[in-house]
Amino acid sequence: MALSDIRKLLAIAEKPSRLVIGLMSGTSLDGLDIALCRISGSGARTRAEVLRFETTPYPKSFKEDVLGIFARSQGDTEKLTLLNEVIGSTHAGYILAALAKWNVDPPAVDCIASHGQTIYHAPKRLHQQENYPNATLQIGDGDHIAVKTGIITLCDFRQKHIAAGGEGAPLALYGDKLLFSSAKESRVLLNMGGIANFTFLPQGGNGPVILSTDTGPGNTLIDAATRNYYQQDYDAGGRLAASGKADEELLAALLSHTFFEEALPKTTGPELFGETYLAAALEKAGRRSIAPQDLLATLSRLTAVSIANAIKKVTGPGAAVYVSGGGCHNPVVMNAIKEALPGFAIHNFAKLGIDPDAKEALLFAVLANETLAGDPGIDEITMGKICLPR
Ligand SMILES: Nc1ncnc2c1ncn2[C@@H]1O[C@H](COP(=O)(O)OP(=O)(O)OP(=O)(O)O)[C@@H](O)[C@H]1O
Ligand SMILES: CC(=O)N[C@H]1[C@@H]2OC[C@@H](O2)[C@@H](O)[C@@H]1O[C@H](C)C(=O)O
Repeated sequence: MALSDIRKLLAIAEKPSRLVIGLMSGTSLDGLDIALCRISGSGARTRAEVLRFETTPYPKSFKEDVLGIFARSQGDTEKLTLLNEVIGSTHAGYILAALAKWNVDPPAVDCIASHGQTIYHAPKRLHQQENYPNATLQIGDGDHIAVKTGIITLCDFRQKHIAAGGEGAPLALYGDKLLFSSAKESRVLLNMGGIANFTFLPQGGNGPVILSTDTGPGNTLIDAATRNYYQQDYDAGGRLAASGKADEELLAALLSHTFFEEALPKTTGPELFGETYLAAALEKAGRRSIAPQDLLATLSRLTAVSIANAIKKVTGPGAAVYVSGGGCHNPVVMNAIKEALPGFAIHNFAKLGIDPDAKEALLFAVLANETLAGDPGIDEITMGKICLPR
């Protein structure tokens, strides 16, 4: 790193506030979430605002390309290598287009926080190979983003978490705690993307019980079934599920997977909650065939019930649940969550002043802010690798 780069990083760190682009491309593979954020301070004094947000949808061919190597235990290493570059360059193009649309000059942006695309998530609980540790892989290298946009880019946030003993996820814990802790109420911050996860923030902020965990499927199985039976990307408005009836025996078989019994916190992905898992449950429930709309109704209930069961393990009624992620637009899932959590107040994340679709991208912007300007305490770590534009 040249001395001038070190000076530039220092100057960014010492600013009272920073303009940070947070990027998230999640397990749903619907598109790239781009959040332009103004972040001031750091640590407990962090303040963040989403100034602009958009999801740039992936073209069908791009999505199919990535699906070819996504969440597969065996596959095409050449394609993996090619897509590492392609995803980085594609994301850079989307960022430049968004900035042009928003009339923001790229040099005005202090840094980009890029999650990349998770290709495979392999906590030990999933791979169960004695001599291998927790592992996870996000591709779309940050150097391509930095060079093509001219903006310092932080990427690959999950490796440090694993190096420090974690599973590489959920990282939501850190930003959630800094931005959304409340002295007035206990909060559950639920995100329903492809996979669902939540952070529990007990009233009053810190405490040993604060945790962030995956709960199992969010939209991933619903999306896969909708693609399979209806050739659509997702069950818009939950309309297909609403036309069916949940199958209780299949639901019980789906919920009997040992993942749901394991202690919290834990992480998972579409590697587990995919075709094989569904086929095993259909077999167990004796369903050789099922009407597609009934399958969707059952999978929507599975999402809701598995989320509710996990939330009830950490907190009782009275906690306020704030929901973000694409699943909050599915009324069938949302109503099933309300039904499964009587006594809980369920809100859209917008009630906390943040667009529910922008929340995860904002969280990565906050992680980058901590890495550049934070002051990690003894037990805390900074995450993300710094990629320079030249
Ligand atoms: N109007 C809608 N009706 C029903 N479902 C919707 C709607 N809009 C979005 N979704 C669901 O939300 C999904 C996208 O959610 P999101 O972008 O939060 O996921 P992600 O960030 O890719 O996943 P993860 O958080 O697991 O990484 C879509 O694939 C779809 O299932
Ligand atoms: C390995 C990986 O990409 N995990 C994602 C995924 O999507 C939701 C859930 O599974 C969560 O654990 C995580 O993302 C969020 C942003 C997190 O780390 O908090």
